[in-house]
Amino acid sequence: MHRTRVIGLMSGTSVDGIDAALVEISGRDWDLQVKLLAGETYPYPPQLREKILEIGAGAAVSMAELAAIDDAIAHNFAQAAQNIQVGHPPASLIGSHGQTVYHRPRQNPGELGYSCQLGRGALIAHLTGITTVSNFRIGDIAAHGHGAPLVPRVDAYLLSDLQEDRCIQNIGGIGNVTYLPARGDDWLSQIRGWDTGPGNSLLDLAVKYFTNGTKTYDENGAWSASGTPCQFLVEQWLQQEYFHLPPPKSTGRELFGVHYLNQCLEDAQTYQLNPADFLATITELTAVSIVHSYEAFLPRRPHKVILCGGGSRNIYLKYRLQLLLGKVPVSTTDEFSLSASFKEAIAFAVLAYWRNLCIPGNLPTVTGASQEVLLGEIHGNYG
Ligand SMILES: Nc1ncnc2c1ncn2[C@@H]1O[C@H](COP(=O)(O)OP(=O)(O)OP(=O)(O)O)[C@@H](O)[C@H]1O
Ligand SMILES: CC(=O)N[C@H]1[C@@H]2OC[C@@H](O2)[C@@H](O)[C@@H]1O[C@H](C)C(=O)O
Repeated sequence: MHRTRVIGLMSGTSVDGIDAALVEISGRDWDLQVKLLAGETYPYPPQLREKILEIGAGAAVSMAELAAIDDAIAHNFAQAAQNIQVGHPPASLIGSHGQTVYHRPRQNPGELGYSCQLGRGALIAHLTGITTVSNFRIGDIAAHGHGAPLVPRVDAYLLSDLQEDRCIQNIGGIGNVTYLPARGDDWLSQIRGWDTGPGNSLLDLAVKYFTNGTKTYDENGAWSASGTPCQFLVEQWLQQEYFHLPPPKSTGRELFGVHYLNQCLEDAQTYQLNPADFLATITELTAVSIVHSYEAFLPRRPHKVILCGGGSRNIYLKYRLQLLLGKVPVSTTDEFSLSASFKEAIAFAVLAYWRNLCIPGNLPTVTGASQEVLLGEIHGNYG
């Protein structure tokens, strides 16, 4: 069987670094097979990371500065692509998600949303000499979709089951779920997916705040685990309009970012929480918002919840999720032969591979698009 070596590159809303996955892909849909040859996270240079976070939080930049940042990101992505191939035969294709710096989902079905990913594919192709597919979200947005989440169609072919209904829950900066009913008739149209709300974005910001920037996340959730969640606050925060919106829906740091955290810190003053209690409460918001959204928007409880993304390594968050889900077992995609840390990067490799084969990448029932479309712009290498 013909196998294509593809590199998937992804930096998500946590802005923690570039996830690179070198994969071998074969097949099209039911026969789709993906083998991870190498996976690595390459941290951004700290100054570039701060700049990205500033822009994402609404800082003003000139067009000249924006162009320079766009290219700096592309340089880092290209370097990640070069590094991940060392010791392996070269790849023939790159799928680069880029770095999201702004996401404004459509408010009404008649409008077009806006989503901006920096790290232009043309420069990645030029620097690596490898054809690069980038700007994946624009095609779905043009078809009146949210442009996110896009991973569900890949989840469908790699993680669905004949008997079980499964939720694949990514916990990155933002959380997003893919609901995969057991495979049957008209199955693709029954898949659902949406952004559940904050993943680690608020927790990371809170850790940064309490440590004066010396730490960027709560490793294994150890600090949060030493506190007690304040359920009154969680109840209060759950009133937020986003949690009650029916899918299709998507969100980003524009909502669950610095301003949101500042409001949470202000609300917490009433309860005089110490840092550990505050972190436990923020973690609880992530866990409860995920489980509430299943209860509100899924046709039935899944048989399994399978985690991926950096948050799947937060032991305390996983424990709280398991507690809330009761008998529904919580595991990670690692246990299903798909790396929990690199699943998103792998997914963008698959989306690039599909683009090359003219196979649509979006799921209209997830993004709200009017139709299936080809995702991504192809940038050749012109020497
Ligand atoms: N060992 C760990 N313990 C606790 N949290 C962790 C651990 N490792 C990673 N994380 C969390 O995962 C985050 C990174 O996750 P990931 O790379 O999946 O996010 P992302 O891809 O940037 O976001 P998104 O999926 O929203 O685009 C870190 O910012 C951190 O909060
Ligand atoms: C605009 C944007 O970058 N959205 C990301 C983000 O990170 C998680 C969640 O919000 C998800 O909808 C999406 O990413 C994944 C990779 C997706 O498109 O499936």
